[in-house]
Amino acid sequence: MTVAGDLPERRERRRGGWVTRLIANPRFQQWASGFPLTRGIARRDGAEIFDIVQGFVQSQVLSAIVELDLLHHLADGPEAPTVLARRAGMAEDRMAILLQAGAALGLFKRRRDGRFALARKGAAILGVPGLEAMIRHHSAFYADMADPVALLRGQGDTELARFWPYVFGAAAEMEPEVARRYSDLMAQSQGLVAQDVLRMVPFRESRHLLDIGGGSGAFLAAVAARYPDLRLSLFDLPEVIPAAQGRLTQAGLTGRLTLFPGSFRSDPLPEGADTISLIRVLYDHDDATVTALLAKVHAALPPGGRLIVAEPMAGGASPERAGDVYFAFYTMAMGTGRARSAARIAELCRAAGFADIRIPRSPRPFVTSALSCVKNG
Ligand SMILES: CC(C)=CCC/C(C)=C/CC/C(C)=C/C=C/C(C)=C/C=C/C=C(C)/C=C/C=C(C)/C=C/C=C(C)/C=C/CC(C)(C)O
Ligand SMILES: C[S@@+](CC[C@H](N)C(=O)[O-])C[C@H]1O[C@@H](n2cnc3c(N)ncnc32)[C@H](O)[C@@H]1O
Repeated sequence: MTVAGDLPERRERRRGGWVTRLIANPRFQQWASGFPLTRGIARRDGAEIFDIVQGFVQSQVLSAIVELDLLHHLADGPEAPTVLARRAGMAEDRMAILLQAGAALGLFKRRRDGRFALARKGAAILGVPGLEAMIRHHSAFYADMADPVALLRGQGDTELARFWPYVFGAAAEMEPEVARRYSDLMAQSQGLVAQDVLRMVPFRESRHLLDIGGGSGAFLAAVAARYPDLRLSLFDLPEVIPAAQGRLTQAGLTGRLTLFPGSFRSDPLPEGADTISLIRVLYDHDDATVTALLAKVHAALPPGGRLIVAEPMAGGASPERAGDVYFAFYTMAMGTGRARSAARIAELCRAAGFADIRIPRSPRPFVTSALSCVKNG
């Protein structure tokens, strides 16, 4: 049917609409779930939808497992629900439910004798530096996600906004002890980030690397270990510098290193480095702050100097689970930043004067993606 004044896009939407209406029809669903050529798709879709529906229960089961230290207890060997229940101060039948849930999630293995052992994925969690601490701090994120519509509407304060005070320029009021705790959480999770950045970005041609927002220096330490001739500089808020000094001194890097306390909002960036890195920095900030920071980075680099940006990124034209679900809502709850796609970061870098933009394929987008670009010579 053609309707006078009908817009082509409206016609296209209606054409697409019949497929949607068919799939949303319970009678079609019943038929498709039995018909040999469609039942595989229907069942798979059903299971995947259910996984989304119960996602929050899965992560809360994981949270209980971490809170009760079950991964560590089972790392010593298989254990019976009775023993673990007594340890956790709960009824045996409740502990059995938790263990069974952990086994269903592939974290534990249920043995014939009724005891539970750690499965491969449960053991792997123990080996990921900082992952348990990250899971523990999710109590704040979980509280913010309790009313997702209120979060989307920007109503009310969020727990995560209080969790990372440095982002809000509250560093001046931050106790050194508190600053150390945040830096530790970031530093622990830096292990995997550094591994993946080093896989994606070669530093062979760099002579001097300045890591801006470098935290307690975990990234610099990892790069330094791989590139022994590289000079190192780190720029971060004054409260964070003592942690960097401690770590990098312990790593024996003082001879190759300069530490710069300061804020990239108000202070000039140090010059002299031919490579600057921004690791998990941009996604904490809004576009205006990022634009100003990239302009400062551009000014601080010599012609031909290189910028490396690494952080979890959104998928842009191809939506991506870690970037567009977890990190998009995480940064929304923090209130100041956003997860950006590599294409958007590239656009901001181009606007700051950078060229030769490269976006390597990330092996683990949930850990980090990366982008490099060059100041025109
Ligand atoms: C030996 C035999 C018999 C068989 C061997 C079989 C075999 C090859 C097994 C391999 C097992 C193995 C080694 C597995 C390894 C698994 C790994 C490395 C898993 C890693 C998982 C990492 C995860 C889940 C990382 C999660 C990271 C998160 C949640 C990060 C969150 C970061 C946040 C919130 C940052 C916030 C910063 C802010 C505030 C936005 O700036
Ligand atoms: C998410 S952490 C990332 C730390 C480290 N690059 C990493 O990946 O582990 C962000 C870092 O940016 C620093 N930062 C935030 N605002 C800053 C500012 N205005 N000037 C300098 N550093 C800042 C924080 O202190 C923190 O160390």
